[in-house]
Amino acid sequence: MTGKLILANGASYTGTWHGTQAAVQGEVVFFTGMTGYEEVITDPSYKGQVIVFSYPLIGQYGIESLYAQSEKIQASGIIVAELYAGPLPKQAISLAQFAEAQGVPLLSGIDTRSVIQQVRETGTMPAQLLHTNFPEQPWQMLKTDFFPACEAAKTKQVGEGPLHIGLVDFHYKASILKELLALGCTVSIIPYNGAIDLPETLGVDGLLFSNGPGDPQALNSRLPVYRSWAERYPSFGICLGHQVLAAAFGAKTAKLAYGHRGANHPVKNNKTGRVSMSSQNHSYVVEAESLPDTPFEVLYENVNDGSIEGLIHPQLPITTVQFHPEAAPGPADHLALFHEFLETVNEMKKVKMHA
Ligand SMILES: NC(=O)CC[C@H](N)C(=O)O
Repeated sequence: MTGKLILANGASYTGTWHGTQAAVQGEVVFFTGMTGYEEVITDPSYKGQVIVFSYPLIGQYGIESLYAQSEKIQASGIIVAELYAGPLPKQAISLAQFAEAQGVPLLSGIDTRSVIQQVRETGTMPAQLLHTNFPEQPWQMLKTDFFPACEAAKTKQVGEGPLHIGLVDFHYKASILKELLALGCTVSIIPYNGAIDLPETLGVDGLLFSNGPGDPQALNSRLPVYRSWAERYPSFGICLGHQVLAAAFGAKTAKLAYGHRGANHPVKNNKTGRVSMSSQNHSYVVEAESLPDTPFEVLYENVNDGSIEGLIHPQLPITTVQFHPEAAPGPADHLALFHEFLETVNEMKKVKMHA
């Protein structure tokens, strides 16, 4: 079975179609990590996107559902150069079987280097994936506003530990929750549209603003609430969480031409001068020109393009990162940020108790 990938700039590719016959549209983006495909396709921040894997062979260890970041494949389509067809661990199913079971088209045998060149030249753009039985479709507007459509979880409490963290849910990756639980926290999931006094009602000690899909500006009407939460609780923002916290204090966000998606993006910590590798998956950034309108200082910057990778509030206990300290997939170089956040939460809790 064959199928086509058609980009909005007119480029077209034919490959082998895997899965349900369909015609889907999405925003074409590329991921440059060598591995970690299970985490990537199930990461809720990829909702609505067609992911092109730059590594030439994908699927080498199948899917064992060990690394899933959510309950299902979130991407609209998957594009690979060569799909691995060899033996797999006993418990695993193949990537093609996984995609088929979830009704997500996978196209293999595509010249992914050429597709990525197109995306680098034109920028992220709409794309169609068409099974050979489907004609080209009318182009639809790309969806970037996933709120309130995102099925963010309802309030629930998990884990049991001395520190109680509110995980503000913009559709968080499973690894963020896993990390908080591994560090012995009680975690309450706070819906992104939760009431202003919800952190008090739940009795949390600190807030972690999660990753999430789409344009952070879709959350503009909620910014006063996020600001008020961050002014009252030690806060840590990851990716979309970083963007909305920056915006809540007056920053502007903008869209990069083709985003950062991969497992080896170097970031520099401006305090220590240390450069380390980070896992990334984002299209939007906090605009440096808008930072003087906020109290924030730049904590991390991207070594490749100088974009803002993290912020710190000089007075309040608020730290944010554009990259993914929970990795999944990618280097664990920044896991210490979770420890630092929890230390801050612990300190603030002691201060409150003695006040
Ligand atoms: N991983 C994320 O949280 C992504 C944030 C936002 N949707 C972006 O693309 O920039």
